[in-house]
Amino acid sequence: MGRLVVIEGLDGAGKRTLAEGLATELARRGRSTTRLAFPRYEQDVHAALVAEALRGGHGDLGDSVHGMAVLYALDRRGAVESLNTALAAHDVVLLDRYVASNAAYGAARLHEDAGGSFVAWVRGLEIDRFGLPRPDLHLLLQVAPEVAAGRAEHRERTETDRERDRFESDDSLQQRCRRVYAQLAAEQWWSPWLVVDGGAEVGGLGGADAARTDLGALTDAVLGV
Ligand SMILES: Nc1ncnc2c1ncn2[C@@H]1O[C@H](COP(=O)(O)OP(=O)(O)OP(=O)(O)O)[C@@H](O)[C@H]1O
Ligand SMILES: Cc1cn([C@H]2C[C@H](O)[C@@H](COP(=O)(O)O)O2)c(=O)[nH]c1=O
Repeated sequence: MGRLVVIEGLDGAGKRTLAEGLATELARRGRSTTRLAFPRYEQDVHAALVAEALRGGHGDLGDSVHGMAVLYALDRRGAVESLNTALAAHDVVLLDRYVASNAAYGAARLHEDAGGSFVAWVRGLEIDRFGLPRPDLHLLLQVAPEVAAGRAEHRERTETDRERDRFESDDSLQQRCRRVYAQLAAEQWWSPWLVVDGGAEVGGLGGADAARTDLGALTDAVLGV
């Protein structure tokens, strides 16, 4: 059985970039890896509805914290079989966002903390009821919200179809979300968490010796060695 490893963090924190770096390092070590990102916008109708609601579609759907969270959760529920198949076939299944995103963003939207009723509700829905596979490790890519916002802006400028949505443009939400993520990590919510400093510039992930060492240590953690 492969290891299920989740990368979590704010919008624009650099999760996809870290996933690419880890996948490259895992391949260099001869480990088979597959990657998946939630929401699965191109594959699941619930995720497509999420994307539309985040851009103002479907009336007041985007205003409903629980309504949006159910859509994110149904997208993941539809992925359970393929996740289990991937875990049987690969050494590492690397996820860009998972259940903890729902917990962190929903709690932040409701101005709750990780000990509040929203996070407990997400656990009841996705873990107890939908039976989503438990991660072996969460990596929390921690960056200051201003840094994440700057990176999201950079991505908006340099990539097509990456305009920031209503969550990404909400600085105060991102601040609260960072706090809830830190609390989830501190209590090792659902499974082990490792906090990764994502503040270093990207040149590092690809080139500098020091950063390569960090990526090496992170890859060890991903593999559980
Ligand atoms: N360490 C870094 N230093 C500088 N720029 C970075 C770094 N990591 C990522 N970036 C850049 O920041 C932007 C956002 O990165 P990325 O897409 O990896 O973030 P993300 O967390 O996956 O975003 P989202 O959650 O919104 O999909 C991209 O333009 C990327 O090239
Ligand atoms: C998976 C998931 C995501 N969210 C939030 C986090 C982001 O602000 C948006 C979209 O995600 P993306 O990585 O920018 O594509 O949705 C959430 O609230 N709940 C979730 O389960």
